[in-house]
This record gives sequence, C-alpha cells and structure tokens, in this order.
Amino acid sequence: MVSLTDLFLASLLVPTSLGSALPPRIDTIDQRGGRVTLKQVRNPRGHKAFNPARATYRTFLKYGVPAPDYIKKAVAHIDEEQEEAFARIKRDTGSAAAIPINEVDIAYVTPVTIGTPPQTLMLDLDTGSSDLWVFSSLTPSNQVRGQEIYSPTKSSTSKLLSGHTWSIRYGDGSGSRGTVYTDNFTIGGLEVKSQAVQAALEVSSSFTQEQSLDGLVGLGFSALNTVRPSSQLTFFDNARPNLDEEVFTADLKYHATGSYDFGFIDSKKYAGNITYTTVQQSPGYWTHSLSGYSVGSGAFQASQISGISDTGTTLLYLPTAIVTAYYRQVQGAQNSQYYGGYVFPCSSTLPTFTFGIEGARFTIPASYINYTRISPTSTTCYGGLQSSSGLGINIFGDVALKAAFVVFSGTNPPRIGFAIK
Ligand SMILES: Cc1noc(C)c1CN(C)Cc1cc2n(n1)CCN(c1cc(N)ncn1)C2
Repeated sequence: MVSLTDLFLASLLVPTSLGSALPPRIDTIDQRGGRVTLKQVRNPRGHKAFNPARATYRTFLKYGVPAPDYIKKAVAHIDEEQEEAFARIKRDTGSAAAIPINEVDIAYVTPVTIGTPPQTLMLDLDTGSSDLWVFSSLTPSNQVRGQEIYSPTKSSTSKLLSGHTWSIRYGDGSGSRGTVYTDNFTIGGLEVKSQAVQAALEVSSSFTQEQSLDGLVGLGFSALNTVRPSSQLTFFDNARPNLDEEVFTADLKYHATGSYDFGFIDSKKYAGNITYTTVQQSPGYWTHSLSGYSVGSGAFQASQISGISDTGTTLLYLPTAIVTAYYRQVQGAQNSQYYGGYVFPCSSTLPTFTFGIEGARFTIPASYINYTRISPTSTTCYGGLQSSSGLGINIFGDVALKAAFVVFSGTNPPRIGFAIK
C-alpha cells in the first residue's frame, strides 16, 4: 500500500531537470486506484539529467514496497550534485561600451583586457575583418604615438605561438603585420582563455596617427583570419560554445557611446521585433541583402542589394545609381574627384535614407549623412553615403548600422537581425 508520505515524496522527487530551481510543472495527476502519474515537461532550457536513485525509488513505489530511507536520501544527494554540476556549466555573456573615437564617429573603440595581470586596451570591434591585433611592446616606438600597448612579457599567461605570423591590409590601404601570442582575453566580463592575440611588429602611418585606437578585434568569420601557417579563431568563435546564446549585438550610436553585447539579446535596447535575414558567410564577411531603399519621403524601391554589415567601416557605400538618386535631392551636391566623393554645401538640407531588411524599414536621419566638413573652416561637407563602385562590394558601415540595433547570430546557418531602437 502506498502511504501518503510516499506519494507526497514522489511528487517532490519527480526528476527535476537540471538548471531549474523549481521542480518541473506537473501537468496532470491521474489518481486512479491510488496511483499517481506525473507528466513531465522539459525544462525550457532543454537540460535534463537522469537520476538513477529516483528510478529505483519509483520501482519501490510501483510494487507498493516502502522505499528504504537510504534510497530516498540518495535521490536527494544525486539531485543536489547534478544541480551543482549544471550551475558550473558556464552560460557566459558580456557587455561593453562602444565609444566613438572622434567627433564624427570615424570608428568606435571598446575596452578589453589582455593577460595576467590584465592589460587594458581600447580596440575597434570590426565585423568586416577577422584578425585580433594590437599595438604591442614589439611595435617600433617611432610607430607608436599615444596608443596603449600589449606587453606579452608582462603577462604570466602569455604564450608565443611560435613560427606564426600575420599581415592584414584594409580597404583604405592601411594595414599592419606581426607575430602571435595566446593569452587570456576579456570583453565586458566575457573571458576567452588562450585567445590568439596578434602583436604588431609594424603598423601603417594611418594607425600610428590614430592615437585612440590600440588595435582591432575581428568579428568577421574566422575563415578571413590572416595568421599563417595555421589561421586562428576570432574571439566570438572561441566564446561561442559557452555563450548563453550564439549571438553578439551592436548598438552603435550617433555622436554617443553605444554598446556591444555577447551571448544575449537585450530587449531594453530595441523596440518592436527583430527582423532577421540570411547571411552568406563566404568568403568570411557578414554578407546579406537589403530588400530595397527610399530617399526622403519617396516611394520605396524594392531591389535586392547585396553587401556586408561592417562595424569597422565608417560610411555607407551603395551602388552609384542609388547614391546619385539620393544626392539629386540635395541642392549643390556634386560627385567631386577633387574631394574623392559626394560633397555638398554644409547648409544644404539633406533627405533621410531608408533601407529595407526583408519587410522591415530602417531610416537613417539626414544628420548621419551630413558626415563632416571637408576642413574645420570649410563650408563644403562630405556625405556619409558614398558610391561603392570601385570597391567591388557594397558596405553597410557605421552610418547605416547606428540607425538600428543589430544582431549578429552565429547560428547554423548564420543570420543577421535588425530592429528599430
Ligand atoms: C579609415 C578609418 N576607419 O576607421 C578609422 C579609425 C580610420 C582612420 N584611419 C586613420 C586608421 C584606420 C584605418 C582603418 N581603421 N583605422 C580601422 C580598420 N579599418 C577598416 C576596417 C574595415 N572593416 N574596413 C575598412 N577599414 C581601416
């Protein structure tokens, strides 16, 4: 005969899935002939652990034999150990600032720490490349002008990746090269142990002149990494297995500090829904299509426009036909060979520019496209929207990305999401 105590205990000892503080919801209790059926629901996190002592306990119950005390205790012991084990499986997340390095948002830097004790550098998180490289103690001093440097010899956890080198060239002709260490690397509390950190032996003059930028964190796909003879994984690829969700998000802001989050999507940072679209990860960029565009209050022009979402590129580069349609609405605008792009009188009124992601629409305010004066005293201004002809690729750079909350999802297949904010 099953005693009430046993029944009560059975309801408590029902297999709790790992990671749930509460016993799982009991859907149905079918109490026929003194028997209790407890329907299990999977823990929303999908984690489940089998408790062998509970199986034995239920066998006692099934045959109406009072279970010995030690079995009842064993069930609780195993539950407890499984609970502790699950708690140790790291579900990592991280969140860090994206700080504009000058008054026109030419790039954004994020504080990171490298090594033991931690060395803090300000790096440009760049979804358009896949090398994590830093100014270092190996960079010739005449090429360092105010940047923070990484000194591997001052880190007890640094290891030389012997025989490995790297060399990278960016779209604007800037570049760097060097050697490789592994070390502990943290962004916003999210740590990757033995991350490949590419120490610069040489940097181009444009990096030397950029004193607020100590290097880059490539967040493109690892296929683009330039380390040889064996290419290295990006910070995101290394962190992914431990992340709560296989995502990172970019919330870049106009003339203000935004943020990058890793491993979670912060619903406080956007409004409405996130619209996702598929990403072609070859050859290694976050390549996707816009579904079309409109200029100011003009009609939306549906058209698949393939390009890359690139946080490391300052401006928005689109096909010439679209760019000329835009500047046709700007009094005094011209495509200047002399200034290397579309310029206009700074006093001109600019229209907004709207781009589509699937069925969603994202509007870039005119202020983002009135990018900068040619010089502090000039009345001529340079556009934040420029032609991509000559680049061979359309680039949805910061001028576009800062108009949205962007989710870079490392799921299989990868996808990218945009939301209004
Ligand atoms: C230009 C520029 N862009 O941001 C900054 C800072 C500058 C200023 N410049 C003096 C220095 C410089 C040049 C580059 N950077 N920094 C950042 C990485 N660059 C990229 C990344 C990428 N995904 N795609 C193309 N280039 C080129």
